[in-house]
Amino acid sequence: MSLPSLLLVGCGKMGGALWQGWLKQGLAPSIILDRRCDAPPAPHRVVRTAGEIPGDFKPDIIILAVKPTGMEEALASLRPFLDGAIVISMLAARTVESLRAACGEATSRIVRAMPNTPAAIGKGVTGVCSSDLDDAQRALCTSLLSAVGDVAWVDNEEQLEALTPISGCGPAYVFLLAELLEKEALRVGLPPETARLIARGTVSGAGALLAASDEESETLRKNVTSPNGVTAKALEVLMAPDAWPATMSEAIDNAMKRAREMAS
Ligand SMILES: NC(=O)C1=CN([C@@H]2O[C@H](COP(=O)(O)OP(=O)(O)OC[C@H]3O[C@@H](n4cnc5c(N)ncnc54)[C@H](O)[C@@H]3O)[C@@H](O)[C@H]2O)C=CC1
Ligand SMILES: O=C(O)[C@@H]1CCC=N1
Repeated sequence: MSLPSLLLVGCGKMGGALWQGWLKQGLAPSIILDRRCDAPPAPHRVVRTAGEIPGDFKPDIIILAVKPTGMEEALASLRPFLDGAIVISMLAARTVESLRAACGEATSRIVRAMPNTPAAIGKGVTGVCSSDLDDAQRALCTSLLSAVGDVAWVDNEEQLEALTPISGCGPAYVFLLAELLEKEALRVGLPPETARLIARGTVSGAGALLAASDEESETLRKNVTSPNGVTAKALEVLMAPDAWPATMSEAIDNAMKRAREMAS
């Protein structure tokens, strides 16, 4: 797929992950706009202010990946480029209504997406919704986002907000698990290099098995858990009703509460 006119606005942790993933697929944004991006210049052009974007540049798609608090300022600076463009916002807690307001009079089509950082290696999951697109535009967005992983179109913003603490934030929970396993490996006396190797290898190996398997995650868990064996004793603690099942729900609710605060 060629992407003749893609403008990536914000090339930090998330925008940078998308950019890396796209580059690996041979997709180059035409222009990256970031105040402090250290991305190497070729094959795209890197600019630090919207004023440096050539006036005749007509982006088909603008990927917005600045912090949610930077939305108004970023879109205000992009006014000359918004007309007719599809604006895909990766911002948490910024509604279509607020995005449209920040676009002013421009005839942009607004898409809300929630990617995650495994996009950097083509293993992302992106939730996406829009009521502004025709079939061809929707297919264009799908092909762009599916270049960096799986894409899940959802019906409305409520569903996008519901998936944010699961998939947008989710990699953090998995990395926390790797951190905690490594700490435990150290605590039980393993040397640091071994602790790191076995913790990371376990999390990434389990993830790879999950990705490669048609089995339910519950089945894969049960496959590890010999009746009355060692794993069962660990899961007795982790799966107690007030342990992971409860704290995961509490964590997701807390994240959603924060998203609502940020949106208001
Ligand atoms: N980090 C993550 O895992 C995820 C982040 N997001 C969303 O992605 C967005 C970006 O988050 P991060 O990448 O973590 O933040 P970040 O702070 O790493 O990146 C933001 C980038 O935007 C640039 N920037 C900000 N305002 C600008 C402007 N007016 N003009 C040019 N460049 C500007 C900054 O220099 C920075 O490099 C947020 O809205 C967040 O909600 C969504 C899903 C996952
Ligand atoms: O923590 C955040 O607000 C963003 C949204 C999803 C992942 N990072």
